[in-house]
Order: sequence, then structure tokens, then C-alpha cells
Amino acid sequence: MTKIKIFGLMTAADAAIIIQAKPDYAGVVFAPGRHQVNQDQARMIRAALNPSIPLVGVFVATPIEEILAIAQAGIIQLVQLHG
Ligand SMILES: O=C(O)c1ccccc1N[C@@H]1O[C@H](COP(=O)(O)O)[C@@H](O)[C@H]1O
Repeated sequence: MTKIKIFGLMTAADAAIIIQAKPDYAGVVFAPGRHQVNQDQARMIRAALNPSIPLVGVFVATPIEEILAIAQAGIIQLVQLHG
């Protein structure tokens, strides 16, 4: 079954729009680039999202301890290791 992820959320306002689209997943990018967010931004996005939409964190060459800390804080529900 096809699943849809909308990624690149950067603000709580983005999350409010995403809720209406009802994707299977939403994604935030912690890797450097134009979509990059920090933990505080990601926490606000998580809080603004519908709880039924899992938030995926995209990481590139990030120390596992940092990824685990973000996941264990409940900011993201899934980890995407990119590259
Ligand atoms: O989109 C980004 O800014 C980004 C930056 C660094 C790593 C991953 C990024 N996005 C994620 O990668 C996929 C797209 O991958 P590809 O371009 O097809 O290789 C996208 O779905 C985001 O999850």
C-alpha cells in the first residue's frame, strides 16, 4: 500500500496546513540544507501536528546519541538515515 510523507516542515504554521492534507507521515530535516530545523523548531512542529501523524526525522551523518535524544524526547517517532 502506498504511503505518503510530506517533509520539509519548518514551522508550526506548516504543521497546521499539513494536518488538512492527512499524510501518513510528516517529516523534518535535521541535516544541513534549506529545510534544516533545530530541535526547538521540531518540538513546536510536533506539538502543532495531529498526534496521529508520525513525525519522521531526517539525518545525515548525525551521531547516534543525538538522534536517540531527539527520539526519546518524543519529538520524532521515526528516523530516516539519509546517505
Ligand atoms: O530535503 C532536504 O533538505 C534533505 C536534506 C538532506 C538529506 C535529506 C533531505 N531530504 C529527504 O530526502 C528525501 C529525498 O531524497 P532524494 O533527494 O530522492 O535522495 C526526501 O524525501 C526527504 O526525506
